[in-house]
Amino acid sequence: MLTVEGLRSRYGRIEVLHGIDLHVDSGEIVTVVGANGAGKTTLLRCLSGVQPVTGGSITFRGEALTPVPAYKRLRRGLAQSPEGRQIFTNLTVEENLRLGAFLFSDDRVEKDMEDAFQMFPILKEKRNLAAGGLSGGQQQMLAMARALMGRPSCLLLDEPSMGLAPIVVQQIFDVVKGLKALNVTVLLVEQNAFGALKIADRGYVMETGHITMSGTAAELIADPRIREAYLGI
Ligand SMILES: Nc1ncnc2c1ncn2[C@@H]1O[C@H](COP(=O)(O)OP(=O)(O)OP(=O)(O)O)[C@@H](O)[C@H]1O
Repeated sequence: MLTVEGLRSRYGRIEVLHGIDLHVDSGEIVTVVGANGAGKTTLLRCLSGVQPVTGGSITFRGEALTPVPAYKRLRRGLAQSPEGRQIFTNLTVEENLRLGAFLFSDDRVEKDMEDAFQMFPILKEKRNLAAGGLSGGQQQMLAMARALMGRPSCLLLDEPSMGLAPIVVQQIFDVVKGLKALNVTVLLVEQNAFGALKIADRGYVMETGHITMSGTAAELIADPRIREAYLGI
């Protein structure tokens, strides 16, 4: 569904992605794990189109994605729940969700909203409250739910566990795992390698702008190098 080949990107004169190769097949949950500063966010920003690509290619559902401007990528089925959530704090929960559905004006929007509330019941309770008053975990749920309102076939998730209590992280990861049943393919970028690998089918390890390891999630969890460097086991 998504293929990245030799992807390069830079900030000014400094290259931070040095030729990334990865793929995500339809229906998979694939994670990219790596330390702070490895380039994971830059990779997702290239995929969503807000960061210029200086080399290589991105193919999504058989079409070259690089020439497609960011605002058209959701229409192609690619949605992002960005790092830092970036919800509209002055708008209500429901208004944020409706913005996620800006492409659609059909009756399904109401059903999509009910589905989102079923996924995250706390959002239903708070639907008429300003999103800025939500806790960090609830804001993360809202960012994911808003991205899903765009009916993506592939969801890009940037560090959904960041700064959240373990119990909330588990809740979020459970929902990500459940997206499989909804036919949403997931590319999950995480510093929380163990949590991410536990729900993923496959994973990649990114270090200073390179992919240094890849394999099934089970292989990576069992690998002594990963256990020592990322899992603290
Ligand atoms: N706007 C920017 N201008 C210049 N350099 C940047 C910018 N954003 C990121 N970088 C640098 O690019 C490299 C990769 O950063 P990136 O944010 O993609 O890593 P990351 O793996 O997502 O880390 P984090 O978990 O902190 O988001 C780092 O060295 C970072 O300092």
